[in-house]
Amino acid sequence: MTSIDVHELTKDYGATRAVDHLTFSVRPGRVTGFLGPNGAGKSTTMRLVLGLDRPTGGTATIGGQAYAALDDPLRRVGVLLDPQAAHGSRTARNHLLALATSNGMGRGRVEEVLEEAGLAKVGGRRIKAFSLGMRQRLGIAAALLGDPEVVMLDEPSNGLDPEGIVWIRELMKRLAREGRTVLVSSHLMNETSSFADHLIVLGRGRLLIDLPMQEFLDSRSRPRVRMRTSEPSRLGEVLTRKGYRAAQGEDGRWTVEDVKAEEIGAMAAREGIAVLELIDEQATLEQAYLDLTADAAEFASAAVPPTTRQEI
Ligand SMILES: Nc1ncnc2c1ncn2[C@@H]1O[C@H](COP(=O)(O)OP(=O)(O)OP(=O)(O)O)[C@@H](O)[C@H]1O
Repeated sequence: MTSIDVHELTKDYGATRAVDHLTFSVRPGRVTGFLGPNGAGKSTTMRLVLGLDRPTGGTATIGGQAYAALDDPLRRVGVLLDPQAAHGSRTARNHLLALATSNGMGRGRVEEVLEEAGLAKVGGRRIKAFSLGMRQRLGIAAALLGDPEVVMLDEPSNGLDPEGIVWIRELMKRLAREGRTVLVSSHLMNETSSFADHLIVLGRGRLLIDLPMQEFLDSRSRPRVRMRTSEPSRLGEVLTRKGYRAAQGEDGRWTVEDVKAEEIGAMAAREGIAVLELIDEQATLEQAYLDLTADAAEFASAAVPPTTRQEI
C-alpha cells in the first residue's frame, strides 16, 4: 500500500524557515492527525508533498514517487486544500464532471461522490450559493472522485455543522479501515482525538511528535482516578492518612492524583469503604498537546493563552 514519506524536508520563504528538516511517514490503514499551532508548517508540508511548491531541501514522496511523477494523480491521491477553489458560477455536479472527464472518469462516479458527500439534492445548484460547509463537502467529494489510495485533507471540519462533523469523522475512519492512507490537518483537538489513530505534531516547522494517539496521551499524562463513595469524609481521612494527593469536588467525588483505579479500589476494599464509582481519568488530547507545547521552551510563545484554550 501507499505511504507518504517526507525526508529531511525543508522550505524557506526568504528569511522564514517554514519547514525545517522534517522526516516522517504517513502509513496506510489509519487516520493520521496533523497538528501544530498557526504557522507551524502543516499547509506548507502538504503543498510540498503535492508538488505545489518546491522544497529548499529534502524530499516528499507518495508511494516512493514525487507527486508530479505519478501517472494518474487523481486516482492515487485525493486532496482537500482550499474549498474556495471551485468556480462559483458552476454547479456542483458540473464542477465534479469537469474534473471527472478530464481524468477519464464517468458520470456515474460523480453521482456516487455527490451522494457520498450528502450533496445529491443540491448537485444542480451553483457553487456560489453554497455555504462554507457545503463547499467543504464538495471539496471532499472531489477528493474522493478518483477512489484514491491516499487522502490528504486540510481542516476538513471547517464550516461543517454537527451532523457534518460526525459524517466527516466516520468517513475518515472508514477510508482508513479500507486500507487507505489518510492525513488530516486540524486545529481542533477534541475533534482530532475523535478520529485520529496516529499523530504528527509540528512546531515551528520541526517534528515534535510522531506517535500513536494513545501512546502520546499516555506519555503526556499522569494517572488520576475519580471516585464516589457513600462515605466521602471517611475516604478523605484515609486518603490523607495514606499520603495520597486528593481533592474533593463540589459533587462529593474525590479525585486522586498519580494513582490507578486498581490501587485505590483495593485500598478502599481493605478499609471497608463502599465504592459506588471508580474511574481512571483519561487525559484529553488538548491537555496532552498543551503540556507538550508548554514543555518545548523555544515554542512557548506559540502556545495558546489560557483564556482561549477550549479549542485550539
Ligand atoms: N507563500 C509563502 N510565502 C511566505 N511565507 C509563507 C508562505 N507560506 C507559508 N509561509 C510562512 O511559513 C510558515 C508556515 O506556514 P504554514 O501555512 O505552512 O503553517 P500552518 O501550520 O499550515 O498554519 P495554519 O494552521 O495557520 O494554516 C509561516 O511562518 C508562514 O507565514
